[in-house]
Amino acid sequence: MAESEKEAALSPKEEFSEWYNELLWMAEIMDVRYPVKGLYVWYPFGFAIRRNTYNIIREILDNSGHQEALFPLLIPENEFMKEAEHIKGFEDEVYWVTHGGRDPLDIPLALRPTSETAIYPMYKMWVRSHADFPVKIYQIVNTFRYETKHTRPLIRLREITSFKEAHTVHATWEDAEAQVKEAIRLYTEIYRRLAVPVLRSRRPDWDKFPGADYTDALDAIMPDGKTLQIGTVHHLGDNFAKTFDIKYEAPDGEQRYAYQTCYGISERSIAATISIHGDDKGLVLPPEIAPVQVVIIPIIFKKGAEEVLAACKDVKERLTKAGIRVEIDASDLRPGAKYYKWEMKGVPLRLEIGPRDLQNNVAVAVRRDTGEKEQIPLSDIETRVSSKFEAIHESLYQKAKTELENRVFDCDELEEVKEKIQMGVATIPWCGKRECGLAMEDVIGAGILGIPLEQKRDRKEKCPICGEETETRVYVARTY
Ligand SMILES: Nc1ncnc2c1ncn2[C@@H]1O[C@H](COS(=O)(=O)NC(=O)[C@@H](N)CS)[C@@H](O)[C@H]1O
Ligand SMILES: [Zn+2]
Repeated sequence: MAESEKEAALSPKEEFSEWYNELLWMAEIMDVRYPVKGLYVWYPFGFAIRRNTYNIIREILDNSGHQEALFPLLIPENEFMKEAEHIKGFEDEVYWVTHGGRDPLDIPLALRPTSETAIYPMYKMWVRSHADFPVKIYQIVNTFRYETKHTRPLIRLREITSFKEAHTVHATWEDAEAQVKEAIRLYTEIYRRLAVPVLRSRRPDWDKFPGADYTDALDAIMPDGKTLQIGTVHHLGDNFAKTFDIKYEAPDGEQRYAYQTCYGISERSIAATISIHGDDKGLVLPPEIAPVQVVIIPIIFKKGAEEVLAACKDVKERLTKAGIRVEIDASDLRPGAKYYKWEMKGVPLRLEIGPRDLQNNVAVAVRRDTGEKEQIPLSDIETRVSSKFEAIHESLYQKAKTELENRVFDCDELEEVKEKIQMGVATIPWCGKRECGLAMEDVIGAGILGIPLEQKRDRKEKCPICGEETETRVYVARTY
């Protein structure tokens, strides 16, 4: 795109939907013009954000005993159709390959919507004894879901391009339960690294993953008050083990069915990060995932231009050696246009260096998140820039955490819930009975999100539908 095209003003963030769509284009993250609904193109800049984000995900999974593998995309119909609940949940969403060239295939092949039915026939062959446990394998692949609801880039795609799915196997239901808790902890850590605070809850039974015993989920509160499900962890019991005959020899020599979990994160992780931290000038990226972490702007006058450019190059070399991703913008754009461009791309730190700064042996550091300016000595630029990154990350997280806490409203009446979910998430007592939950959803016109995993069960309240005493409150929210 020509530079001039991009000077068009970005909508204010209050108009979140327009702001979000324009930003994906103006910051060169995704091109939505691909001629298939629900499929989008990663621009190089967006792809670099994806790479940095998934490096964090890989680091946290690899450092917690997971191994990365890769399974085929195409799943034979007979395997896909084995687990009844799973089929019910996915049959309306799965794409089928029916031909090879002009020849019709004798067995239609599903494009994986998720990979249980590709992986578990292999697990059946791999798992032999309790000594093989825990199996903790994940893959990062594209998956395909024929979503009928409104598709949106990074949020609801038909080709989920960045689907990280982990599939674990254990000896007992309790071991699998412990793995679910570990996965929730790891997901919370991943989002901490993205400076994204999360709500953690157990989905109501009617909203759990097809074929699971239960589903725990992480949700972000988006700027428009709707929640985005940005990670899910499922306890699969021995449901799939029975379907796919995954058995192991127990210490007492018995053959037993295994217990399993699976958990997934997609590019929604990037949607949440962009949406929560961005502002009216564009992206605000946590330093760890920013493709460009520092942009150096030489302040050039006729006099002393060479010295300034030389100094900028020296600073770039030193920062690069320190492992920092840095650019110099020595283009002939006027300074204001440069600031506009790099602020749009969410570069966490701008360094301005002019002749006067050289005399004082300093650079002017400008933070993207707060706009705060500070002179920093060129002598220890590496350490000062790195500590700025930590300050920026911490400030982004604390700001987002306060924002989330201000958007959770404890309500006592259903009418109040209807009003509060326009701004964020409401909590309301619930006896836990299905009919009351569904009745509540009808009255409110929005779904029960889940029962908070950290629930303060310290007082008895009344279910607003049946009046039964309960210690449980439940999250209610409009969702993506
Ligand atoms: N159409 C979609 N576009 C983008 N992300 C999606 C889409 N559908 C689901 N996701 C994300 O993928 C995560 C995992 O999907 S899931 O259906 O809940 N769970 C599974 O598929 C399990 N096999 C665990 S990997 C969800 O929490 C959600 O964040
Ligand atoms: Zn009730």
